[in-house]
Amino acid sequence: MTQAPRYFALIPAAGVGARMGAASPKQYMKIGGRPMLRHTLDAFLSSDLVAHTFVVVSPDDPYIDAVAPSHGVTILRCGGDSRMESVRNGLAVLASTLGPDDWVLVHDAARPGLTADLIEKLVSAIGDHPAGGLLALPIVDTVKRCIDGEAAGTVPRKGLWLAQTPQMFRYRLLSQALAATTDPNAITDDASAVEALGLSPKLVEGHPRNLKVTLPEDIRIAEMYLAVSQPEFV
Ligand SMILES: Nc1ccn([C@@H]2O[C@H](COP(=O)(O)OP(=O)(O)OP(=O)(O)O)[C@@H](O)[C@H]2O)c(=O)n1
Ligand SMILES: C[C@](O)(CO)[C@H](O)COP(=O)(O)O
Repeated sequence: MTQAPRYFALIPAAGVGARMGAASPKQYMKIGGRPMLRHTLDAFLSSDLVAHTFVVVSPDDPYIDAVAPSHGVTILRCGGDSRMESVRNGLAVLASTLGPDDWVLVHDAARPGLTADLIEKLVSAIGDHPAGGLLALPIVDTVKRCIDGEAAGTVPRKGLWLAQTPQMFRYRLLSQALAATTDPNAITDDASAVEALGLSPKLVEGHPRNLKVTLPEDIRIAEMYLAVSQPEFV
């Protein structure tokens, strides 16, 4: 008898938010009155598909205990110097908890606009795809290459997508892909590590509300999306 697939969330939340330039790491900044990371965790807690959520923070993180709910979330204090190392360390800690065929949905703490509907859309579109997949958005603007503040060329946008998260892979594949990565700073998302193995993760159209909060001006945009509880895209 085949077992039903199990889905786990892994949220890297060990960044410092240098581009946000705030006094504390951006994942703890308030958005609509609540810490950004709490919105992110709640998206997974509200999904019936997700068996459990793990959040990776820095070993000396002083904020997480006040933010994570007491049920449904396990805190892993094993964050690394880059996003990739934080994910890799989290996967290593989970080696005896997850099976090789379990699915891991890696999602940035800094994307608080995720919804249970988007999680379901991703999981159902990926199905049993051997290379896993990710939410992403097709580029709609004209793309320029910038050199010294001037347009040095126009890059055809056909076929270009912006990667979002969650990015979901079976535990064994993602672990193998990240173990094979030698330069942690060269890999800015999980899918690139899988692509480097010669595989092609599936792209599933996400939504602008799932933006990554990176710069100060992103806070207001995220607040606007979070004020809309039932988006129109499903
Ligand atoms: N060493 C790191 C760096 C990043 N992240 C996480 O990876 C996600 C995406 O990274 P990004 O938006 O770049 O966050 P920061 O690294 O915090 O931001 P910045 O690059 O501006 O410093 C975030 O949830 C961040 O907390 C992490 O877990 N460990
Ligand atoms: C994974 C990611 O969200 C995909 O867009 C993104 O690459 C992570 O942020 P970073 O600034 O590149 O670390």
